[in-house]
Amino acid sequence: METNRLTPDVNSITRYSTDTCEITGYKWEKGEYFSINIISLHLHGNYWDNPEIFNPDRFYHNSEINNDIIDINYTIMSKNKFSYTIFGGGLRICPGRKLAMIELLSLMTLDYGNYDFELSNMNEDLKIKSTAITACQELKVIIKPRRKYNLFSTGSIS
Ligand code: HEM
Repeated sequence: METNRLTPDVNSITRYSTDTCEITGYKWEKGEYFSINIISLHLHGNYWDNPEIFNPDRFYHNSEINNDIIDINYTIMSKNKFSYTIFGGGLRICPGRKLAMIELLSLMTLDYGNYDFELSNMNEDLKIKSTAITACQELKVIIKPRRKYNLFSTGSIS
């Protein structure tokens, strides 16, 4: 979740006004396009303590998130519930968000629990393309099985 805060896959979402409206004191005509800058929300100093720092613990200390880890868009992890918006919000909120979180949790426990992943070259720039969505074009990694420990024997096994 902290990785998704600092480097969200979706950088901005758009909305279109179907009628005149007022947002934060400004009046808008029908037919305006709005672009919501997710990265700015995720890095806003009003909502996050030390926003530039990678700190996964900021999510651990929130009891609401622990109760309902996959319905993240309805939980408050910062000083404003809408400041964490990886899946959008409102009527058009991502319908795949629960599946996505289950996939991410499965990936972490099954893959990272059994294998160590290392970048093959720590000094190489990441090959990333970023427009409305950020995507990694190529990522070379070295994957090694992790050493397993047998809790019932005195020594370690392979
Ligand atoms: C980490 C993974 C994912 C991220 C970060 C993500 C993010 C988003 C975002 C930001 C939106 C726009 C929401 C808005 O405008 O308020 C969206 C829409 C959507 N997502 Fe996802 N998504 C993910 C995974 C998935 C998966 C796994 C599925 C399907 C199985 C999915 C299906 C959709 C669909 C159909 C929409 C359009 C919804 C609409 O316009 O009504 N997404 N997603």
